[in-house]
Amino acid sequence: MSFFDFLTEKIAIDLGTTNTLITHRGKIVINSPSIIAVHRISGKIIAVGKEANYMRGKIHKNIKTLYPLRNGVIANFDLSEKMLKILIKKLFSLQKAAFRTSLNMIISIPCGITKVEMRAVKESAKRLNAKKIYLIEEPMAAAIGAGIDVLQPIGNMVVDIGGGTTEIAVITLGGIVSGQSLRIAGNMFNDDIIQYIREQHNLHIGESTAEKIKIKIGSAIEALEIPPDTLQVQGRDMLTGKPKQINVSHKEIARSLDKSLTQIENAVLDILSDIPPEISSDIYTNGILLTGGGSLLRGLDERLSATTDLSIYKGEQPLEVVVKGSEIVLKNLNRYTPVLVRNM
Ligand SMILES: Nc1ncnc2c1ncn2[C@@H]1O[C@H](COP(=O)(O)OP(=O)(O)OP(=O)(O)O)[C@@H](O)[C@H]1O
Repeated sequence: MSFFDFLTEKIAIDLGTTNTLITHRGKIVINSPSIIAVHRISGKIIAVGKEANYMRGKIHKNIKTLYPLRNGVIANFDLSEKMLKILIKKLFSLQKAAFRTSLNMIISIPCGITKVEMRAVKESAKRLNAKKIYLIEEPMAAAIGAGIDVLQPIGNMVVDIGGGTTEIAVITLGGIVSGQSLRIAGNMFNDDIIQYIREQHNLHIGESTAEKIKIKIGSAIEALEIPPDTLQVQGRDMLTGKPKQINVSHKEIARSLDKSLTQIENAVLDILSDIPPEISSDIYTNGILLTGGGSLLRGLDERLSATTDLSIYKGEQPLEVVVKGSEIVLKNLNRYTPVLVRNM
């Protein structure tokens, strides 16, 4: 390690639609919801991350909660920079690493974002004082984070279901042979649940409640081996306007998510039908890596396996694989140069 390397701090950032994770010196130091609470009139930032998340749906007219990212890409650059600035500052104070001459960053991006969007991410990182900025596509980072040796001449398929996007990619020799970024993921699942409860139970529920339902009893199939108990759900009766409570089962949630899950499955099947036969044969042998927060949905592996006739394996800590993979690349740049996004 050179003297300059010693003075350089390296951080990996997974700037996700739902969660932002940042690693430093080999560990995840920041794991924060990608949300910010702002005063409507002064524009002053009131809270970032977990604190802002608690305020979601319960704010008054002078405060608004905002997501700087939508569908995996930055929707509001000013806010996303402010959020990252605060999180990076927090990271260095937590790590007691105030002295640094230069900052190198790797940032994961959805596959298929435009060159303009990529340049905008880099410009944003520059404004955060990053000297060297590397970009990596999320499914590539997820595969590396899950322990796949992506540089080998072996085909691997990754389905990474996040909050804003589902990234589907077939990887070999450090490159993506075929990939797609679908705007159907965890946030859409929440919308599906809200719509189902409204239509079937005449009950209006908020986003946080839908998220709670998804996590507590959410399922991709009706026939679960160990089904969760029915959940009591409170909201506003659409007919009387009064607060009301209903019971919801995992079967209902499976029905509400069916359309979105079918769209994800169709995209997986499209990609499978479009790859060279040698790679198909590898995927037949290796199965599909299912990861991202959305992979935690009960029965999703079973459902995807039934649709594709392939084995599905889930890595550990699916919410962390992207940032872990990015960190591995940043630490071993010589080895992993082929996986970085180039030509911007
Ligand atoms: N137990 C669970 N069951 C179902 N979904 C879950 C569970 N835990 C988390 N999720 C969902 O995972 C999603 C977040 O996943 P992740 O952090 O991988 O996405 P992200 O990186 O923020 O989004 P993106 O990659 O789209 O920008 C959220 O929609 C969240 O509701």
